[in-house]
Amino acid sequence: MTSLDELLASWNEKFRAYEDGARLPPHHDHCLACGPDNPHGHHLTVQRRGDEVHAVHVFDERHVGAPGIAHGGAVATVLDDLFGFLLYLTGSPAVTRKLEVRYDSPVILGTTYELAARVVRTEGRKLFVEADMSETGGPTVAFASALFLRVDVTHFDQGRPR
Ligand SMILES: CCCCC/C=C\C/C=C\C/C=C\C/C=C\CCCC(=O)SCCNC(=O)CCNC(=O)[C@H](O)C(C)(C)COP(=O)(O)OP(=O)(O)OC[C@H]1O[C@@H](n2cnc3c(N)ncnc32)[C@H](O)[C@@H]1OP(=O)(O)O
Repeated sequence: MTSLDELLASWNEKFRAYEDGARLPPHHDHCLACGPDNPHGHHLTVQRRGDEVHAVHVFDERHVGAPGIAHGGAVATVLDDLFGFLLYLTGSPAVTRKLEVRYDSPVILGTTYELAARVVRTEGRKLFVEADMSETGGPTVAFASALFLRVDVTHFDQGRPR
């Protein structure tokens, strides 16, 4: 797995201008939601679309809650991580301080959903963000709002092995 030092170095390079429509890089290879090398993960792929980030996602049996239905925690994971892609557009690292998810309808395994997230307001270190999820052209099945707080890179030193 990539060391924290390598990750910090690569992270700096990830904060650059991305063209509209560009695919945004995963947070790191083993990120639970977007890491391509995490066998338990969601393998979320995310694009910039204007000031928003978008993803198309299908939950599978690894993320089951009630039979046939995605676990609410899995849905929250994906929505939270999608917010983490807005940071590429805002240009600085931040972490979730508060996350609220509204589950409007069951999220069905094997069904394709579209997700979009946006920054609705910033106040100093605070980023207020929102995201929604639906089948194409359908009603919202889940809606999330969150407060992210900008942090210095030293925040991530707390994850070093003890
Ligand atoms: C450039 C290099 C970056 C290096 C990165 C390298 C590796 C990492 C790689 C990838 C990971 C990075 C990003 C991933 C992105 C997305 C993944 C999804 C997101 C996550 O998975 S992320 C994990 C879960 N997350 C946490 O692990 C946070 C744990 N937590 C803390 O570490 C602290 O909690 C902290 C630092 C967040 C804040 O601590 P703090 O002491 O600095 O700030 P404090 O609490 O004082 O709040 C400040 C102001 O917010 C107001 N405030 C607070 N709560 C409020 C509320 N509920 N409503 C309204 N206002 C509120 C206060 O009232 C005050 O307001 P005011 O300043 O106006 O008084």
